[in-house]
Amino acid sequence: MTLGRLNHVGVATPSIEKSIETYRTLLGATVIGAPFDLLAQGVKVCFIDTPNTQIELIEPYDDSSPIAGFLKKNPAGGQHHVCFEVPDIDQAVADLKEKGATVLGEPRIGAHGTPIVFVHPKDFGGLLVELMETPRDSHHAGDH
Ligand SMILES: CC[C@@H](C(=O)O)C(=O)SCCNC(=O)CCNC(=O)[C@H](O)C(C)(C)COP(=O)(O)OP(=O)(O)OC[C@H]1O[C@@H](n2cnc3c(N)ncnc32)[C@H](O)[C@@H]1OP(=O)(O)O
Ligand SMILES: [Co+2]
Repeated sequence: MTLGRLNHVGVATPSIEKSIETYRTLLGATVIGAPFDLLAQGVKVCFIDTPNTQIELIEPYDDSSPIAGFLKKNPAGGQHHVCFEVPDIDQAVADLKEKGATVLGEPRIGAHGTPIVFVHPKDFGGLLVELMETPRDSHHAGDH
């Protein structure tokens, strides 16, 4: 397992549009593009930019969304997951399973177009961890 950069912090919200307005008004934040549906993950999604990472706003697409239960427990929304990049998702999954972690399902394509997978919060003291394979054309501030 090679742990990469923090790609994003996932924030569940009952309304992406209202959350965007809040980030714009209170923080002067830059919103990347427009919200879009990601049916494979059961969410609507939109990214807020920051110099060193992104905030991923996620709203349930419908009642079968994996975040529907979280929003029932937290109706105003809240921090939902953190996402770290890894160079090879299959290798990361194999490594985690060997170490006894509970990997949730198989890798699927995420919002950045590369495979993602989740590790159960019970393995990280109550924090839901997402791993995403680093995009091949990825360039970041500080890269050389
Ligand atoms: C935008 C696309 C993509 C990307 O490219 O970045 C995404 O990020 S999609 C994000 C949404 N998708 C997912 O979260 C998929 C993985 N999640 C799951 O499989 C489930 O949400 C879950 C983590 C297994 C929880 O299932 P759920 O049915 O909602 O809840 P339970 O009642 O079974 O919860 C068990 C236990 O876990 C606690 N919990 C639930 N969600 C979280 C969370 N986000 N962070 C921390 N803890 C969480 C829940 O409170 C229960 O705790 P106990 O009551 O103590 O058992
Ligand atoms: Co995410």
